[in-house]
Amino acid sequence: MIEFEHVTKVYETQNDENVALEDVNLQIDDGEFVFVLGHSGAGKSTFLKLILLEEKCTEGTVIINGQDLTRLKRRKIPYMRRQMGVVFQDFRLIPTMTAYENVAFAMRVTNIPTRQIKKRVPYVLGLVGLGDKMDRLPDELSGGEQQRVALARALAHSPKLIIADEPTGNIDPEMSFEMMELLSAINSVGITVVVVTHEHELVHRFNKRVVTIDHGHIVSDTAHPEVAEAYQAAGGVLPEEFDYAH
Ligand SMILES: Nc1ncnc2c1ncn2[C@@H]1O[C@H](COP(=O)(O)OP(=O)(O)OP(=O)(O)O)[C@@H](O)[C@H]1O
Repeated sequence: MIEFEHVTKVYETQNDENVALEDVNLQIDDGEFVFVLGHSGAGKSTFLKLILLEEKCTEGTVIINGQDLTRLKRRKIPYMRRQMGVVFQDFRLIPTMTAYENVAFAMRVTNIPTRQIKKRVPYVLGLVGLGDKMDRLPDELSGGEQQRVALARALAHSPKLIIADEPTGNIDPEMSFEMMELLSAINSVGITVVVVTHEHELVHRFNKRVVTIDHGHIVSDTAHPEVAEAYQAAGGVLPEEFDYAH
């Protein structure tokens, strides 16, 4: 479970302070599929960075699986991170390694026995439909296929949570739809999925929970994509008849 309690994140720069998130309260239960929607600069990446322990909040608490991240001992950070699988916007594949090696490498650095790696890598690459392209280098794969390698790598450690940051940024709409179907299938076996995006179109095609962030605030949190759409139609200002989450 992911819990944000009165979370504020302020970035201090040389000349000013940027309030990226302000008094955010949110709960994502185990097994949920959640879209986090918002315009550029709304605070989506900051939200993910707090979950991934890449940033610390300025105020409030972030709790993952009962563990308060603000009190987490430094040496426990790698252990926490291993419980989460991340698909980055730019995939972050190693260009000189094949699909197989990219996934195997991520497992090797966490000291997983070779025997287990040899079994697991073909399995996860098969899950994402790349069983026959394991020996290709990233630039011998399409954008959507590279993204699936990134997803296979994220799945390699059997995480309870998959986080996808703007997974549709670098691929065409049909590919992004397929990626969402794949994430949906992964979610259906009980893995929590959080997808950050600014693509209203995509969100509309999947009937999932949508948390909309604007200027560092959660402005809507709903199971119905229509509300998020109304938000967009209103030019980013939620009509009064809609409930504000917090
Ligand atoms: N390291 C940083 N230092 C200072 N300000 C930052 C930093 N990172 C983000 N910000 C600011 O915090 C706010 C939220 O940024 P964030 O990256 O979370 O938005 P986003 O919704 O992910 O945007 P995008 O869709 O463009 O990636 C923005 O005003 C941004 O300029």
